[in-house]
Amino acid sequence: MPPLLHAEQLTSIRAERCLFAGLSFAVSGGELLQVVGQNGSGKSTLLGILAGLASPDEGQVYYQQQALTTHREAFYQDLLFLGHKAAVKASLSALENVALQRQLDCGDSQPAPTEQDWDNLAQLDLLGLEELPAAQLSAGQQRRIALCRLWSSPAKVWILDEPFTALDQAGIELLHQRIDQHLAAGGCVVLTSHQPLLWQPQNYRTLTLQAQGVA
Ligand SMILES: Nc1ncnc2c1ncn2[C@@H]1O[C@H](COP(=O)(O)OP(=O)(O)OP(=O)(O)O)[C@@H](O)[C@H]1O
Repeated sequence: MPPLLHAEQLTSIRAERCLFAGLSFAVSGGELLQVVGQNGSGKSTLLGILAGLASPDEGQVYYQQQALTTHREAFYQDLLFLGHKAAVKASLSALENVALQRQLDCGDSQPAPTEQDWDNLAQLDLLGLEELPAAQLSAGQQRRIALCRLWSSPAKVWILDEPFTALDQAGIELLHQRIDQHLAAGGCVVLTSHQPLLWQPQNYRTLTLQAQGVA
């Protein structure tokens, strides 16, 4: 089966330091790739490039065999990118945030909360907190709001930067289960995590970034 996402000969240079060079890999449906490496090794930079948010100095990323540079729109339809900070609007309530995420991710024009939004809040154990502004919630609760996207988005490709940050054990378990479901449904996941994964997805690989030195 052809990969969903693949990278060819990626090079990234930041502040005259080569983070990675000639990096090639592929991720197929059903696969999870964990990018590992020391602080500053370039994991977030790589995820940003894979998500089309930044350009590599050399090389190219392909989605379903098509270069992102020419097929960005099709890719964005199928991409869910979660950055390392919980992307929630501080002034909106948990419920409003989840409704907004649904509109953005699903192209859904219904601004009022739906049954699905309530279900997602329930999945993430946020019921009872739905009316509070996100700014008044803890880091882990805000992360749970951001993660609600994984329960509503139809995206095939998930790119997740440190998704386990701030989660308690129960939150980590929930995320494991949701990732397993996504992989079983033929989606793929690229994530970073400083900790080894505490479960073994069926098709799981790691990619280690190592310091390359001055460019
Ligand atoms: N916009 C930028 N301009 C210049 N240098 C940058 C920029 N973004 C990142 N860097 C540098 O690139 C290097 C890699 O950063 P990156 O955030 O990708 O690392 P990381 O592996 O994700 O680190 P961590 O494990 O700490 O999250 C760092 O040395 C950082 O200072």
